[in-house]
Amino acid sequence: MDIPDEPLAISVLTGFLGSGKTTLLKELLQHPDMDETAVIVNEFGEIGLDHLLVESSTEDIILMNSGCLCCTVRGDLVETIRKLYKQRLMQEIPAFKRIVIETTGLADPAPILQTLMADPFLSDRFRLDGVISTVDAINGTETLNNHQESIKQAAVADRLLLTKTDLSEGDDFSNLLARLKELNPTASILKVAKGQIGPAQLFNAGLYNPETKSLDVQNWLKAEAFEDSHQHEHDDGHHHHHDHGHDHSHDPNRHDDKVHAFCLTHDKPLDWDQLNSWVDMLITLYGSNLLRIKGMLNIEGDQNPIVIHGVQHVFHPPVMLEGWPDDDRRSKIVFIVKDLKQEMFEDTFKAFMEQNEDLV
Ligand SMILES: Nc1nc2c(ncn2[C@@H]2O[C@H](COP(=O)(O)OP(=O)(O)OP(=O)(O)O)[C@@H](O)[C@H]2O)c(=O)[nH]1
Repeated sequence: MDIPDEPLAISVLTGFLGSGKTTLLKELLQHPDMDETAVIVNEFGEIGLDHLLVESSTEDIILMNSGCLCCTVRGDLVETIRKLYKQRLMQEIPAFKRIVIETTGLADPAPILQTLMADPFLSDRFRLDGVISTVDAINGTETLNNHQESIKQAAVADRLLLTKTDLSEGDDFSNLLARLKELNPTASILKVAKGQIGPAQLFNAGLYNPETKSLDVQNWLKAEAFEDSHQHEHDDGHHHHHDHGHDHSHDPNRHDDKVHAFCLTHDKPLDWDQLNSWVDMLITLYGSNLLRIKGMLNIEGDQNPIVIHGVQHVFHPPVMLEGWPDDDRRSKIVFIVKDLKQEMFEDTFKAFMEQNEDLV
């Protein structure tokens, strides 16, 4: 048996219909660094990978010329991953180190992420490395205007790939970029033409990467993306009240007016139980509107930071890093939410954290 000595990475590749997922995957699979990857393609995908096929296929698993495995989900995604894991264990298939799941263009990625994080078998053996979303540089704006799913796909991403940049230029493009940055300030935005991008730029988005330790968490959290507005609120004297409802939108039909990203920071170490009660309350009352939560926390009594990570109702088991990535010891929690106001988070956070102070 070949038992992996560390959790295997899972990356989710999402993006609206025709936004270039298959093109990207086809190019990626030519890359030698993809040889330890298993790709799972959603059953509704019209991916034609046959021409990449070299070796024989056993049942629905195909070994491709890059050395990468590919299979199609016929039933349950979790079952498919378990099966791949067991076959890897029994050395029936190559010892892959990463799984890439390509979702259908119409999929809401949140339930997929939830499923991956909630399943005890998977959460012990795999780590969710990151979500890669493709956004079409030409049709992106229209898609975001008309399809709520595409907003979610962009909002939960760790890497946003602006595809078809060979066909698009000028204003449309910069407006789309600005919109994506607003929707999801923590994601890296990468421009791609015809699927040309190296695996190194896409993977190890880092919920927790054992190889590079905490460095990736810093990138992943990117609290500094919010720092400007945060400083602004407190430093400009007259402390004007921000309307987090994005008053600069002009089109009343914009779905992304409902989606907001913000970062809460806290200077003092947090009480773990109080924090948990707060998060439990948020999940119970607002679970389905919590598109994504990522945090690096300074917990009372712990020297090292604790990383938390959630999608809607489900939280990944907290992970303790081996050290702080820099001198900043503040707790930071990034929220990407739908139809919820930042004030509610600030107010309830304060209320929960102050809960027991009277008793001391
Ligand atoms: N010029 C150009 N065309 C692209 C690029 N990326 C994708 N395309 C084309 O756009 C069309 C859709 O691309 P796909 O890769 O099939 O998109 P997809 O996201 O897999 O689509 P679904 O499977 O329907 O969700 C195809 O005709 C591609 O050739 C690009 O960067 N430049």
